[in-house]
Amino acid sequence: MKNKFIIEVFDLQKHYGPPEKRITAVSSISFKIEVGTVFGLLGPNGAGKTTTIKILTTLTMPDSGRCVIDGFDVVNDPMEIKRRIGVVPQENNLDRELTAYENLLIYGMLHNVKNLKEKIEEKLRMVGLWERKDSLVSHFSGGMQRRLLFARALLPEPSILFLDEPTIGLDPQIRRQLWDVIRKTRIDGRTVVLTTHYIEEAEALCDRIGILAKGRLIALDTPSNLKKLVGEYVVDVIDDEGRLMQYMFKTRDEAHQKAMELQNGVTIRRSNLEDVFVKLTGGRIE
Ligand SMILES: Nc1ncnc2c1ncn2[C@@H]1O[C@H](COP(=O)(O)OP(=O)(O)OP(=O)(O)O)[C@@H](O)[C@H]1O
Repeated sequence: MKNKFIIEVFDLQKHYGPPEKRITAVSSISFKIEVGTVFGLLGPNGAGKTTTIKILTTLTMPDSGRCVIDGFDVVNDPMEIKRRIGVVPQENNLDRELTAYENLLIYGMLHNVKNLKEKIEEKLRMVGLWERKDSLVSHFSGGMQRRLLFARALLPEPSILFLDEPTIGLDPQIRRQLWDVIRKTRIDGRTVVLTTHYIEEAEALCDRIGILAKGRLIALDTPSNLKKLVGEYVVDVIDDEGRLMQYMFKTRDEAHQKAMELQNGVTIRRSNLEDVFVKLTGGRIE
């Protein structure tokens, strides 16, 4: 029977710098990703998200541990891995002096994509850039350039797509347009792995989320189970010294009971992944 986990990570570790100034970027993390799902790594800047993605996409070597993608080890079989993955990196590495079409044409030729012209049209239509195919990338907005990076990564039809902070720095409306593009990339059973420090992004897109803090995977589950872990209802209240106090409860009735006790300036709301992060680490994501 075919393994339902397309990605398996075992006890992964990565440090940077000399021994006397060692920075731990990833500390003994393990997780598995089911084929055809969207998996998110959520955490603040410096949590180790990019390092994990770089290891999985063969751009950097782990110090120890193992990553297996579709049966191939990232250290021993990087070429097999590269054949199966598409990557949208955090930094924009499009050629700004070429048109959208030319960017895809060159990339497609380098990656030996069959039926290239049809594929380019299909992908540019998918991301809503076909009408702008002959425009220079330097004339594109940030959101359009991100969409072109998606189209480029999808050109060789990878079975896994890696997105490192896919909507970083974009305004909320443009971010939502990109979410629609990401949802479309799931068709044909493609697996998507993304990193983000935006709570709403993780909630909107991911089937399962791993929460990373200081290189450690501190929780891993579906968004709704993660929220159940801390309680689905939150009572927010500002105390006499102006501090925000939060109480988490399993049921609305329990939250209501607390709100009645506290009386003034109280709000009851559903919990979110930020609450989960606060509860588990004492810090905030954004
Ligand atoms: N090339 C490098 N040399 C030294 N330290 C590094 C290097 N790359 C990352 N780090 C450090 O490793 C830790 C994890 O960084 P990483 O970029 O993986 O985190 P991140 O969660 O992706 O954050 P960001 O969203 O800011 O990229 C941080 O402390 C970072 O400063």
